[in-house]
Amino acid sequence: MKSVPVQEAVGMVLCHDLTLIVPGKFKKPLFKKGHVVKPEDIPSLLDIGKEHLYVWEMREGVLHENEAAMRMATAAAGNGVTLTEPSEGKVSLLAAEDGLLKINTGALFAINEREQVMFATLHSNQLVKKNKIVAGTRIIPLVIEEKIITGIEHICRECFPLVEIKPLRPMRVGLVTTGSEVYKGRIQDKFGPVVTAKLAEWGGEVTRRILVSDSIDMIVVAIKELMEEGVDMILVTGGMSVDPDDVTPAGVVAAGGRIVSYGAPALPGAMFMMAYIDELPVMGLPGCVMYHRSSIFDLIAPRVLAGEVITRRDIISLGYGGLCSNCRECRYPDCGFGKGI
Ligand SMILES: Nc1nc2c(c(=O)[nH]1)N[C@H]1C(S)=C(S)[C@@H](COP(=O)(O)OP(=O)(O)OC[C@H]3O[C@@H](n4cnc5c(N)ncnc54)[C@H](O)[C@@H]3O)O[C@H]1N2
Ligand code: MOO
Repeated sequence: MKSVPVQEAVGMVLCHDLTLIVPGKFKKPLFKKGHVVKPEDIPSLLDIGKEHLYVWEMREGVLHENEAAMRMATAAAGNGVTLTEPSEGKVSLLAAEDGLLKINTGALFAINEREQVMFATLHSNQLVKKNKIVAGTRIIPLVIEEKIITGIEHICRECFPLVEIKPLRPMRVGLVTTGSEVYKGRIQDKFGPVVTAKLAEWGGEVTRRILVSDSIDMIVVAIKELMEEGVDMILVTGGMSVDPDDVTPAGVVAAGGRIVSYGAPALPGAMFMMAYIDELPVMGLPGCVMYHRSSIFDLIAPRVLAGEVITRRDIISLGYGGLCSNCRECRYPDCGFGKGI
């Protein structure tokens, strides 16, 4: 920072706001910190009594905050992400469409380990609507050595993309509703409508629903029928816990299911099962998915719809942040539920 006569400040960066006061009318910043002085600014600066200014001199190898932020945001943004113009040194990253937000948290950590820069995001793996601000970045000083930004760009290239919005695929979903009480008509199916409505909100469609009793054989036949119809995902509801009549996991295995995880560190969702029959995702949904506004189903199903293959590690990672607070009014995804490591 140095003090220069205003006439010599053209092309340099203001180090602080310069305020214009018209008594009884207004007080506002005439030029903001970070403004690059232009020739036409000189008369206005002299009008508010500024013959000298504190400025940063721009030189080779040094970037202005706006340019630095733009370069970091551009390097970080993957598919489905747009950028705002820099405003007071900050660039925001926006969802260009509805979809699943993905953040490379390891790369984010590496970026923020560097001095003089910051990059903040929403949590990964949540659904976001078009135009939602999902991240923001800026440098801390007004100007920065270009090599620091080159370093950030390098991290982003190595781990690309840092920020991405994955679109959800309009999957056809087959539903197997287990339970003798539903099968025999003692009670009405309340589970089907819940998952059907959620899937519809995410662009999926339940194309076939099959009611079965608590029978491994019936579950196998139903799953095979759905596979022949060529569904993209199968959900099996109920029968997920410890009663003798809870045979859903055994039924999925008997149908050829490879279990990724039976049990998940999420509440609601402990008795959840993730499995695959070849490439076909099959989820066992415990009772809690039916009666809780948000549950493990909201954490995992959008990722499957986004085309991700769920691993055991994905399930294990849910433990930290996997406890729903059961708020009177559910604000999910704007809460800690599912925002684990
Ligand atoms: N002793 C234990 N009891 C329970 C455990 C446990 O570990 N030990 N786990 C609890 C948890 S957590 C959950 S979640 C539920 C698991 O439920 P299931 O998936 O096994 O569900 P069901 O036993 O089949 O049914 C429970 C309840 O929900 C009703 N139900 C089921 N499907 C439908 C449907 N399609 N429509 C309407 N109602 C349905 C069913 O009639 C039962 O009332 O278990 C806890 N208990
Ligand atoms: O498995 Mo239960 O699925 O937590 O409520």
